[in-house]
Amino acid sequence: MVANKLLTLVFVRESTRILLGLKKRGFGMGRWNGFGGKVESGETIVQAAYRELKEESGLEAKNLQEVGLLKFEFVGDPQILEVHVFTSSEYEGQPTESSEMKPQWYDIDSIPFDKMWPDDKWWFPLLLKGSKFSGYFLFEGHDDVLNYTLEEVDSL
Ligand SMILES: Cc1cc(-c2ccco2)c2oc(N)nc2c1
Repeated sequence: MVANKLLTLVFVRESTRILLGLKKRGFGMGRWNGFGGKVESGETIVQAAYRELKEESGLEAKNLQEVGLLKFEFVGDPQILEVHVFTSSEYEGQPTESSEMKPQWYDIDSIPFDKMWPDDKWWFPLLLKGSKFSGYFLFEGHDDVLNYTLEEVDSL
């Protein structure tokens, strides 16, 4: 039983728009997503969330709030990805393209789900309305979700 791989995902939110980044290389390349990555040894999940947002977008969040817990399993791979999802509404800096991500603001009414991970269409509406959520998604490859569970929760 391999320990879950811990990852962070941060979405910076304004009243009518949300900051997404186009992944330029590696895992999830070509898809718009929040900013995040691996939790390194010696840092907490929250510290990793702040660090990855700064590294990938240039923004310094001032008020990360954990809003979601997502677990992703791939058929044939024992390593489960445990993604801690955060939002921020207060930040310093300007969105800046990095080697990993090209940032772009999207109106919350026109989220590019067809160019995002396929699970997003299920939990994004919960994130946008300010709910806390917990979900599990079984992937076959990177494009097909075989089954999932998703629930709104009072606390994570
Ligand atoms: C399988 C999977 C992984 C991630 C991920 C990688 C790094 C942080 O999250 C996702 O992100 C989203 N939105 N769906 C995702 C599915």
